[in-house]
Amino acid sequence: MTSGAMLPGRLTTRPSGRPEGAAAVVIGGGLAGTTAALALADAGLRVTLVEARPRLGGLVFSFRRDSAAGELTVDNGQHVYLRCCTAYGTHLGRIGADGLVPLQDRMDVPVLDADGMRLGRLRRTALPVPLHLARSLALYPHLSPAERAGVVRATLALKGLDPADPALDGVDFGSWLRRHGQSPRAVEALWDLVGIATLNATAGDASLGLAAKVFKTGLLSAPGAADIGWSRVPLGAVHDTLAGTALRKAGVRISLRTRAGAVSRADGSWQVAVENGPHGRETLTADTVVLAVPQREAHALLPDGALPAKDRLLDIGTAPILNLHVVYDRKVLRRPFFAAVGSPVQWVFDRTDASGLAGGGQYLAVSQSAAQEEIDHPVATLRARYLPELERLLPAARGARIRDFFVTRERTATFAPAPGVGRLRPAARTQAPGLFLAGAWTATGWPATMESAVRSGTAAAREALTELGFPQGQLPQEAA
Ligand SMILES: Cc1cc2nc3c(=O)[nH]c(=O)nc-3n(C[C@H](O)[C@H](O)[C@H](O)COP(=O)(O)OP(=O)(O)OC[C@H]3O[C@@H](n4cnc5c(N)ncnc54)[C@H](O)[C@@H]3O)c2cc1C
Repeated sequence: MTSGAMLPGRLTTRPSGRPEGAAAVVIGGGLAGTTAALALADAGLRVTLVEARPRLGGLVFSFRRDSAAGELTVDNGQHVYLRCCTAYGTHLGRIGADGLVPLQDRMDVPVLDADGMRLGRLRRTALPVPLHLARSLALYPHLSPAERAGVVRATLALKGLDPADPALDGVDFGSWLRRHGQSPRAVEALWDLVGIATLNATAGDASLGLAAKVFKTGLLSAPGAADIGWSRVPLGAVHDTLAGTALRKAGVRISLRTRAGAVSRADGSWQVAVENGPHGRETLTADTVVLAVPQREAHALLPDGALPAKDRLLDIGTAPILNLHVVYDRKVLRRPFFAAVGSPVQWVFDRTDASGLAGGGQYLAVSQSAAQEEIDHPVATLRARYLPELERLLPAARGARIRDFFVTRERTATFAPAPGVGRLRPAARTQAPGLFLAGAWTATGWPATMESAVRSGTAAAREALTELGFPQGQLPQEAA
């Protein structure tokens, strides 16, 4: 079926000078798109959100699995955030998810060394920065006293860096750490422990600018900045169900299973050609379009001339994340999560309650970032490698029966935070009036996180509303 323009896209101007009745189409229902759509609808625009998949949330989603262990609700991958992710925190409040994704009272990360079976804690105190970590570092058993002193010196050097300095973008973090006296052990047991999970790259593969952003913001901006939060319910309950409810309440028309195929300009409006299986094709007309899709899709949809060097988007690489899901017949882990060193295992989370596991036992999700080497390994190979590792780390797992083992693979989980990526990331505003970009991969200054996605959605909405003539005071607030 082909229908004509659905949205008249007529602008009228109030005596206040604020236009109302403008129509916006947001393409992509991930966190960037849902944030942008909410902000535009809150400002009074008539918003249509089109999403190719049958659900909202993009890379943050859950699915049902009928398994040997019964029916489970599974997240595609463990997602955590930090207290310094203020935009994401605000977004959770806006969609009514307060309390479902709580933060620790105080950062406390158990770090288990598989070789010596020693438990360390990265735990902050209430002291001001940087003393809040001093005690924890002084007692951290996975580094020698000399390595700990070296970490302090490197941290002070990091403090002096400006993450937005373009010169840092071209340098890799690993070389910088080496130049600042960090041993391979210090890189493994501290810098990469945090960096791989937040950047989705090892230090050697990460831009110094992005690494400086992560470590300065997380560890040096405020004592509580690195307090960790994660969802106690399935991700889909937050970023699909609750986000959908908030969008509908705000008046957003949501079109799921609807793929945008082309964006073009005609008769002073934007035309978005969309295809929705059973309903066929239609063309949406809008004053404002936000492309909140991954960089490759954005490249395909952007009309010529909208970006000065559109092909540079194709140079932004991607990086995979692998999650191994293990259901034991008994409780093998007492803590909600831990990180490991001296083992291929990176971070392990207890997902028992959120998954709805019935019949006893415990469900652990093993989250493996920067998983280029293993992302395509067969399940049997991963099982043979990781189950013994978990037994090494968790003595209680040694006699346990495995009720279920499965794998989720996200091959393009994030953009690759490689040196030089900063100059490839475009801002929200394009050269085409009324056409804006959003997505974790755009120029937010943050690595590919939920925080970056939400910030990008807000930035795109701010730019769009500014262009439509909304006064500064009525724009969505940027996060601090
Ligand atoms: C396994 C995994 C673990 C992660 N862990 C963390 C973590 O712990 N903490 C953290 O902060 N971040 C984490 N991330 C990263 C985070 O999930 C992403 O950075 C963020 O969700 C990206 O949001 P987005 O809206 O920019 O993009 P996406 O989520 O990719 O959304 C883009 C949407 O556009 C849709 N789309 C594409 N093309 C079209 C089209 N032509 N028409 C219509 N719709 C289209 C897609 O279907 C998709 O829904 C993780 C990611 C993965 C995969």
